[in-house]
Amino acid sequence: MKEIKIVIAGARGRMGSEAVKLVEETTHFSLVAVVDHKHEGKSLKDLDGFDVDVPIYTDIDKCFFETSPDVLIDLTTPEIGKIHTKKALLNGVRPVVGTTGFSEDDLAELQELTTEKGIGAIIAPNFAIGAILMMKFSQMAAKYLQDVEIIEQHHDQKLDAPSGTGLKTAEMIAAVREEKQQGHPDEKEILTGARGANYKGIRLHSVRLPGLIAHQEVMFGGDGQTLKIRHDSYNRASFMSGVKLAVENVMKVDLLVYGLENIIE
Ligand SMILES: NC(=O)C1=CN([C@@H]2O[C@H](COP(=O)(O)OP(=O)(O)OC[C@H]3O[C@@H](n4cnc5c(N)ncnc54)[C@H](OP(=O)(O)O)[C@@H]3O)[C@@H](O)[C@H]2O)C=CC1
Ligand SMILES: O=C(O)C1=N[C@H](C(=O)O)C[C@H](O)C1
Repeated sequence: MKEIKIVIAGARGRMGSEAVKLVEETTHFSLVAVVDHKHEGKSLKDLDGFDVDVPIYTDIDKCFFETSPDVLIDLTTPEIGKIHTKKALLNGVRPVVGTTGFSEDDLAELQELTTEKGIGAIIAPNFAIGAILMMKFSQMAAKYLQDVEIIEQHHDQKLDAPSGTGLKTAEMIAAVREEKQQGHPDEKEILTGARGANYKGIRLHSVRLPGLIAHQEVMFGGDGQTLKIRHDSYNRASFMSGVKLAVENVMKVDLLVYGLENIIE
């Protein structure tokens, strides 16, 4: 298989450090640099917990110019992830973006830029295969049970709410069901937010607690019955087979793919 040259942004983070291991363990992947907002000019091996000798750049344009990567893996923050994705496309580098917290407008803008540049990009709100199946099964169930609420649960260091997965699940369900108001037509929130966020009538509830990693339950209700579709990630390794799949596939497409469900059979 042809070697794929990779830059990782956010390599010191919870996801980024797993991605460094993945790239190092994969024979046809080669880590050429990392992008950070500190440690300019150092090597990654100078930092605690890493033994990989690649340069750290704080200037992403300079990084792309000097290392000519094929792919950027971005695992940073919503604001930075969006900037990095744009810069990757402008530099002819294919982005694989796990960073969540992008708005519909952000996605539309990135879609337009990808089409203009004619290179592949993948934005995957969740890389775990089980989570992709949870979303697909939920979309299937929504054809038969239209009343649904999403309860996503994450660690308390998460910046965005609802989670990218929660939002993507709501989008996938909304694509197959008639928009409807759920609950009693006259219901009143005594405390603001009690009924959760509202995406086209689908309620989304975000739990943030220490001890959690990434969990989601999609709960459907019908006459005298409920259906619960649940996924749990117990560690960040759970996401890495999806990152590998995304890197391999981003080399084969020339458009923006939003969600790994679009590239798994
Ligand atoms: N798609 C998926 O399957 C998954 C997606 N995620 C998403 O991935 C993202 C990262 O999550 P997680 O690893 O938990 O977060 P972390 O906070 O652990 O990691 C983010 C990293 O990005 C670094 N960073 C901040 N600003 C910059 C910058 N300007 N340039 C380069 N690096 C920067 C941070 O550095 P510092 O700490 O110094 O600020 C940190 O090392 C989140 O958006 C999360 O929602 C998470 C899990 C799975
Ligand atoms: O921040 C996280 O941890 C996660 N973020 C993604 C999301 O927002 O859906 C994916 C996963 O749930 C873990």
